[in-house]
Amino acid sequence: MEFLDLAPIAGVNGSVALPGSKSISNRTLLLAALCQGSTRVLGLLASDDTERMLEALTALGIKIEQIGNSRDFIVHGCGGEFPVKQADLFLGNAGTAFRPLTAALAFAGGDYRLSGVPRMHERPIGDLVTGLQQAGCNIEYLGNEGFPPLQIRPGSVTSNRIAVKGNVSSQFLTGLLMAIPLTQRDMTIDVIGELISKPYIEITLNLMAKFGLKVERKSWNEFFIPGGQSYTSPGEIHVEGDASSASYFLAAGAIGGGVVRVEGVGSDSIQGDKRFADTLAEMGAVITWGPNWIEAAPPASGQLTAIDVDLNHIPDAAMTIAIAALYAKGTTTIRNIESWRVKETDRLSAMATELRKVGATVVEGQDWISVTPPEALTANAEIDTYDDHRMAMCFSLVAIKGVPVRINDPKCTAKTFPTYFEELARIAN
Ligand SMILES: O=C(O)C1=C[C@@H](OP(=O)(O)O)[C@@H](O)[C@H](O)C1
Ligand SMILES: C=C(OP(=O)(O)O)C(=O)O
Repeated sequence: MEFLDLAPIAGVNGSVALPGSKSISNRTLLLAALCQGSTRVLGLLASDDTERMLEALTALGIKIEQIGNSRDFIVHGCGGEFPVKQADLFLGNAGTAFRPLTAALAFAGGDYRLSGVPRMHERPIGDLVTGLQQAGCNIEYLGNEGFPPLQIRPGSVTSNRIAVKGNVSSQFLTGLLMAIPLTQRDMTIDVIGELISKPYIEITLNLMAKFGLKVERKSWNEFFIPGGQSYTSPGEIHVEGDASSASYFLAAGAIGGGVVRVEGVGSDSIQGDKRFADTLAEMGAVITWGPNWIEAAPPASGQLTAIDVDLNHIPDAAMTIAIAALYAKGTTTIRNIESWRVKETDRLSAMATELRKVGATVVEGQDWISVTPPEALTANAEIDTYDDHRMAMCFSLVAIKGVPVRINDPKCTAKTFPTYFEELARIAN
């Protein structure tokens, strides 16, 4: 097993130009592929998840040109009809590729097989598939019922209503919203139960609007998409920096004794994870906002304060709060995060196990975790990362304030942030 030994970081200072947002990159690629006309996508994230989406769209017959060696691309849209009607797509562990493509291909009138890494085959998709099947789509499970891999065949949509459960992943609703215009029908989506991770739906609606699509959100449980609409190219889309990736550097600023600025995400961002900065501020960090940047510095008192907080709206950046808790006075409790159990790994269990290795007292519930820091963090803990990029990035922060730590399989950050450790080194001193 490869590992990375992080030497103690005495302090942090400086500025990080964030890589593009994963959520915006993969949505934009799909919408640009489906629309009429060509779209210049600027600042696309370079990562495993975006590579899987690029490969899949290319296999579906979409022409995508990279401009030189830049992260700017021209996507030639297919006007709502994928040219290739038969394909076998490998989507890795990219939820933002797997769920939306399942919905789009269910309406595409072709034969498609969708698979991923073994963990993707343990991540639920049943609520989305059931919704699509009830609407007339033809989808079969090739392994365990409720999970990928999937076989999609031509179906015929006969209904004007589609129901989807909202409490396991918001990506099911995102997939439906983006795909339904392909049916050309008036469609109401009923979201059954509480919808989690709501800000990701706002990203979806925002980007659909940029591609000319009208959606009426009647409530978080009912959406209406008028029929007869098609996506039109906005000409150019600039991908913002990734707000979840920003969380590690902002946390570093809040605990590390200097000022850290992230560039690419600020008060103008459409990403819900920008609100991570508000949570850090509640813990006492000094946060300064610009339209396109955020800065974090430690509290005037020198120490963060524990909080008891519902972080359902920022499930990814919430992991970074569990690490910030190591530097806070008191017990921090993070609530309403059951979705952690069905992501890259069971993040509640993984987080609890690894936090204990650095000396924290941790209590884990079905949908919450509480973290009480030790007097002093344990040096030289060997952190397992469970093929979860966020576990690796989170635990790198243990090195701040002088505690050496070993990160096993550091390259797993490639899912969303292949150059993470280089960027961390640039602000460390
Ligand atoms: O739609 C998106 O871009 C995402 C939604 C969230 O998933 P859930 O809705 O499953 O919580 C988040 O965890 C994921 O990293 C990205
Ligand atoms: C949950 C995540 O990814 P995915 O898009 O695969 O759901 C994540 O990036 O933390």
